[in-house]
Amino acid sequence: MSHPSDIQLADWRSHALNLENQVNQVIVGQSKAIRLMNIAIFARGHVLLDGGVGVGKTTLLQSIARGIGGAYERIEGTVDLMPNDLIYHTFLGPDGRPQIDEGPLLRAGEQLSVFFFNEINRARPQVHALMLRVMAERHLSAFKKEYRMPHMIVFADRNQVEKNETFEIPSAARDRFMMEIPIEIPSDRELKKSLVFNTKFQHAEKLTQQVESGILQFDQLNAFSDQLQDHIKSSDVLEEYTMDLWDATQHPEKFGVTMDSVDVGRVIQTGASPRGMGMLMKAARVNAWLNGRDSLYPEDIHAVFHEVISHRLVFNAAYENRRTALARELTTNIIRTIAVPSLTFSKAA
Ligand SMILES: Nc1ncnc2c1ncn2[C@@H]1O[C@H](COP(=O)(O)OP(=O)(O)OP(=O)(O)O)[C@@H](O)[C@H]1O
Repeated sequence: MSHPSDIQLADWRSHALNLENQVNQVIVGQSKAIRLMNIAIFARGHVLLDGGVGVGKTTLLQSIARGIGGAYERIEGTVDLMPNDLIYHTFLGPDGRPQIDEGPLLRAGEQLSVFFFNEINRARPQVHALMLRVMAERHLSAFKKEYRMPHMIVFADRNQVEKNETFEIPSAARDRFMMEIPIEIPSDRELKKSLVFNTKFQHAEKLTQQVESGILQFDQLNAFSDQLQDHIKSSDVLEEYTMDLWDATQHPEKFGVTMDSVDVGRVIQTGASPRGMGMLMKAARVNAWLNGRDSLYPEDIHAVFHEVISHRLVFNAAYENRRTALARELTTNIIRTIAVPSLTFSKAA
C-alpha cells in the first residue's frame, strides 16, 4: 500500500475540518456527534444514531451528504416494509401498464454516499438481514445485474421510545455498526432558544444548502482511508493498554472496575468482539490524524471508546433494559480505572 504524502494528509485533513465546520454552522449544539460522524466517514464505518424525533438527524445527514458529495437516500422503517421495497417499486405507467423502478438502495448506483434508515427497529428482521448484507458487501444482484455501492455509509436510527411493534436489532447485527452516536437536544438554553425562535432552523432544506457541496470527494474516501490506516503508528505500550481495555469489557471486575448500582461481575454476558476492537482502532487512528498526529495516543482511544464499544456489549438479561445508562457507566469507569500509559512519541507538526 502506498503511503500518503504529507501534503495529501494535510489537504484531506483541512477538507475534513472544513466539512465539520460548515456542518456545525447549520446544525447547532451537536459538535461532538459531528466529530464522531466525521471519524466514521474517514474510517468507512456504518453508524447507529441514538436520538429522539425532530432532533435534526435528517438535516444533519443531508448536510453531511452534501459536504462529502454523492447521493443521499432515506427509507422509513415500518412494520410492513419488505426487503424488496429497498430494491424496487412498481407503479402504473402513462400507458396504464405496470412498470418497475429501482428502489432507494439502487437508484443512485455508485453515486450513493449516505443511506439513512430511519427507525430501523420498526422494520422486520428480513429487512435487517438484507441491509446488513449490503452493508458488509456493498453490492447486490437485482434485475439480472450486479449493483455496486462501494462508497455507501449507512446511518440507522432506532426509535428507542416507542417499543410497540418493533424488532430490536440483535447483538450480532449491532456489532456490524462501527459506532452508536447519541443525538441529543442541546442543553444550552440560548441554543435551544435559537432553535425555537430563529426561523432559519425551521427551514431544513435552506439550512442544508448552506453547506458547500462536494467538500470531500466521496469516491476517493475508500482509497484515502486505507492509506491513512496504514500511516498511523502504534506502540507496544499502547497495544498492551488496548488489550487491557478489551479484557475489561468482558471481565471488568478483574481490573478493579466498579459500578455504583450493580455488581460489576454479573452485568456482562459478552464483551467487545474482535471486530469491535478492530473498529475501535480504526476510529482511533482517524482521531489521531484529525488531531494532526501520525501516532496513536490513549486519548485517541478514549475519544471513541464509548461510541464504538457500548452498543456491542451484551448484558445479562436482568440488566438489558438499563443498557444505555449501564453501558455509559461501565465504559467511563473502564477508562478511569485502567492505568493510562504515558507515551513518548514526538507529536507531528
Ligand atoms: N440541533 C439542530 N440544529 C439545527 N436545526 C435543528 C436542530 N434540531 C432540530 N432542528 C430543526 O428541526 C427540524 C426537524 O429536523 P429533522 O427533520 O432533521 O429531524 P429528525 O431528527 O430527522 O426528525 P424525524 O426523526 O422526525 O425524522 C428541522 O427544521 C431542523 O432544522
